[in-house]
Amino acid sequence: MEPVLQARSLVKRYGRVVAMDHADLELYPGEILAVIGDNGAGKSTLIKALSGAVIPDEGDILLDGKTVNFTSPIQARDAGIETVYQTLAMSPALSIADNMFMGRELRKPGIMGAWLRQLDRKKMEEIARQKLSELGLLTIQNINQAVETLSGGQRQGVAVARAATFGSKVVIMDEPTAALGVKESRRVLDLIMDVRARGLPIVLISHNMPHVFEVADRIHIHRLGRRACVIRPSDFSMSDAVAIMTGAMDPPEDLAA
Ligand SMILES: Nc1ncnc2c1ncn2[C@@H]1O[C@H](COP(=O)(O)OP(=O)(O)OP(=O)(O)O)[C@@H](O)[C@H]1O
Repeated sequence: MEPVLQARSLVKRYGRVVAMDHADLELYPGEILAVIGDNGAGKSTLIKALSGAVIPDEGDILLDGKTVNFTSPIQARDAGIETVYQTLAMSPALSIADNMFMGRELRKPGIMGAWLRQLDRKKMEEIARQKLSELGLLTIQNINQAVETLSGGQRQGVAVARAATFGSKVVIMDEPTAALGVKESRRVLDLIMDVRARGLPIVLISHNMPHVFEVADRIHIHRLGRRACVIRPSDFSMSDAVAIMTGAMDPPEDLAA
């Protein structure tokens, strides 16, 4: 099977700091690939390179087997890679529907849209409502509610729904449960599994081992700017994964990258 998204030997230097040191990654169709690593291991830099926010100094990124050279996040987005950042990139005062369509607003059909540039609010609200309900986020009743009035988990839900709506190839999530309580994390984990069930592969960056072990199909362990190995959660314990991550344990020879 060909990876949907692949990084080959990516290098990124910031002065003397090597944030990526020949980093590889493969994401296969329909899977949740967790990326774990110690602070400063280079996870964010790798993910930013995949989502167009960082331009690598060396190496290749392939989407569906074809090399891509993203120079901005918009290009990655247009290619079908949606990223849910830790900061969520939302406008709190705007509504759920406005936030879902931010940057890709729908215009009214015909002259009203093309010439007068009028937005098709009704259509956007309808799609937003449909997407939220498809993902089981019906607790959010009012699509016109300002995002700032939502709980942390609901906001995360809207961000995931947005990514799932527009991501045609890949969804990347950076610490989606970091700021959430137990109940809200549960909902977001369920949501992540729903997105996978709908056929979209996911790259999930997380420090939360129980969450990673619960939802990931494979776990990419990043260390010192590169992939140390990839494990299956069923074959290893959480403490093994942490030991490999910190360097206390060598990655298994047959799995080492
Ligand atoms: N814009 C930048 N300028 C200078 N150094 C940077 C920059 N971005 C990242 N680095 C450095 O590159 C290394 C990798 O950072 P990165 O943020 O990718 O790690 P991380 O694994 O995501 O860490 P964390 O888990 O703490 O978020 C670190 O030493 C960091 O200080």
